[in-house]
Amino acid sequence: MKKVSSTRSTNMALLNGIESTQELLDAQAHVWNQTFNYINSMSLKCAVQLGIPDAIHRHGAPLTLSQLADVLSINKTKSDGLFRLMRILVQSKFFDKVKALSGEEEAYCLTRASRLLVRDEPLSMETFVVAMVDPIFVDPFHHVGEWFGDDHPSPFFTKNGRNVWDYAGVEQSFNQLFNEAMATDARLVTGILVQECKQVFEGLETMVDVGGGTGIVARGVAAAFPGLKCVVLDLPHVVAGLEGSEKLSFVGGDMFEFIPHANAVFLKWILHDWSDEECVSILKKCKEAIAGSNKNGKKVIIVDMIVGDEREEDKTTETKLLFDSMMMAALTGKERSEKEWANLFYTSGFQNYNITPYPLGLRSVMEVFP
Ligand SMILES: C[S@@+](CC[C@H](N)C(=O)[O-])C[C@H]1O[C@@H](n2cnc3c(N)ncnc32)[C@H](O)[C@@H]1O
Ligand SMILES: O=c1cc(-c2ccc(O)cc2)oc2c(O)c(O)ccc12
Repeated sequence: MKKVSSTRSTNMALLNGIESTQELLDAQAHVWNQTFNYINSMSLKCAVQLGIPDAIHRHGAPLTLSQLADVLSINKTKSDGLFRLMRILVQSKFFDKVKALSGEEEAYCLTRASRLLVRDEPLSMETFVVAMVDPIFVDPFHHVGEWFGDDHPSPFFTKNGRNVWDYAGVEQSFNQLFNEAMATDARLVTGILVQECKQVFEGLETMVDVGGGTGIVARGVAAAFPGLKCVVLDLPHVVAGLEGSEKLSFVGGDMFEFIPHANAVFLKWILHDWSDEECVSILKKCKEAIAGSNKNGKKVIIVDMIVGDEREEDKTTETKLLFDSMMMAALTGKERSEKEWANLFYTSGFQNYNITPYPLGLRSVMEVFP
């Protein structure tokens, strides 16, 4: 940023703790940046709504602004708006600007991030973005301040009068958006999990994926390990109508009540949804579920984030803290440090654990043994 010429101003009334005009203006710019950060999310929403990643992908080569306006059927009077939308999305690294194949004109191409937003790609995150920027998901964040003064368990509850899972049970559109969003992550992660974490599943004959949603991970793991059969336990409204197979079955139920018996229990993106007390209840039920197993594999497998690694990059820490704030706004959960995870395991009666750090980007795989 261009610096003002004088670094110290003696006759201007500056704020307490702000020593120079430069510091004052930097602070103002920081407030602007953070206040308007939601415009990045909304610009991304707009790009997905307009189908910009699909249009560039279908074209098979960089698209100039006028080509893009044509294929999107943009109102001709809005082409300057399209230029400005693309400019901010280039800045946030969703598109790159290159020379068009046909000549000197500049054209837009996909980046790695926007390749993940092409609708029909097998690992597309398009439905995740569509769900997470929908007002139904965003609204609870407008109620965080109010929640600090009330006695509801979460801002989501303050806004909707129910928790996420009860709300999903009565609002079919929310249930569908949520499950589809989770399925995009399950699709992306399953291949990596079975390739990079083979040792975690090898030797298991039965595994129950607790809160396993629509069964994408369990189906993939069962397919990758021939001797393994999987059960998905999830709430009745999630598994209603889902078809199992010889290697995969669905059970509608409540993990706080009963978890089917198996060699191992798998919990992906479950425990971070819940408070420490709730996690201990779930883990005790997991321990009962594996108690009868005589196999070596007798364990609970957890896929979740671990916070507090001081060596990680700022952006990684920031993303983990965004998830932590999301868990606070939406549910009763949190993202935990290794010490907090270990406390949960020992309090629930487990003896030891093993962590495979970061095989899944920001998430680790933890194996917990009775
Ligand atoms: C954040 S999603 C994770 C889904 C899946 N494990 C994944 O990572 O893609 C949490 C899941 O827990 C399920 N769930 C919530 N409460 C539950 C309960 N009491 N018993 C069983 N499943 C529950 C939800 O329906 C949802 O599918
Ligand atoms: O990616 C998510 C998003 C949510 C979420 C966000 C906003 C709401 O109003 C409700 C839910 O919840 C998640 C979740 O529970 C989880 O375990 C993983 C990811 C997400």
